[in-house]
Amino acid sequence: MRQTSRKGCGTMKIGMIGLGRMGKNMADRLRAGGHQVVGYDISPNSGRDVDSLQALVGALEAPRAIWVMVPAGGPTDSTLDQLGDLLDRGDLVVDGGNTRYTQDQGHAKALAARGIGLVDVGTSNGIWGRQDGYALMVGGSDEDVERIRPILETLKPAGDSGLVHAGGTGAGHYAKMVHNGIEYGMMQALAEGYAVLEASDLIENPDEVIDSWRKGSVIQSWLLDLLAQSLRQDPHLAHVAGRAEETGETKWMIADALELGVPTPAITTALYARQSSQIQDPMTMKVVAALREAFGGHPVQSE
Ligand SMILES: O=C(CO)[C@H](O)[C@H](O)COP(=O)(O)O
Repeated sequence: MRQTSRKGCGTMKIGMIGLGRMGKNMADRLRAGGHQVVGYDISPNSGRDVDSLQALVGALEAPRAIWVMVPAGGPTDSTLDQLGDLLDRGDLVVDGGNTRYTQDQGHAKALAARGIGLVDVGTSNGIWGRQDGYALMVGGSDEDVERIRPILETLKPAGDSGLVHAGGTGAGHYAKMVHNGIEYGMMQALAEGYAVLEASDLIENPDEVIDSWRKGSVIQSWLLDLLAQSLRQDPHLAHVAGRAEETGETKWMIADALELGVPTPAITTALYARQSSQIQDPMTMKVVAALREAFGGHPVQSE
């Protein structure tokens, strides 16, 4: 749709709510880029500049821009509600967290009723973003997005890529949701491939095979580099339990894909693998084992 690539847009003063792993690093990157950032977090040990939302709003001049980087769901809902009460007409809120895109419309409507704008931004690159920049997927009106362009230009990675205005309200979080679905599928493929290499008697050095693919191979990628790095430290990953959490976005993507009639078997399998990893001694497999025993006399393993 709209590709954004303009540079050299000056600096801004902005509020940052949420100074955890993401918000703190983003504030640091913005300050290093010459912006003025006033940081607030509920934790007194966060390195915050002000100790309340009221103080944050008071420290910014109208028309204000405030970036919200708190966990999706309740914490984001509550923060946006409070900002709705505190901010003035013409102010702008940016939700940079992993909010479900279907929630953005409600947030935008409630804020718009008070004359406050909302831009939703999907943000990737985790703990590496401070140094390398964040891929930013942006949703909202052209006018609101333009207002925070200096911030977006500083947060994005150097070069032409890493920033897209994907559409109206919710489009940024929608793009990020799909990004995370792809992330699941890619990680699962790497994981399954490595598990087979490690299980085979023929392969003497599975970690070195992975390492060798980092250059000149079709599957070279940052995730492969990260896997090679982890295996270099611990080829059997003995320090890591074989369980992985999932925090929602891929589940939402699959639900939307089902509605759209778009099959997503690779990504869905990756989600199932993570969910299964969380369940010890699953009831589903108890039932399967019990039925095998019942119809075929196949022995079951006891607890
Ligand atoms: O957005 C991200 C990376 O792109 C976050 O790391 C996200 O939390 C990953 O999702 P999950 O917790 O479900 O693995």
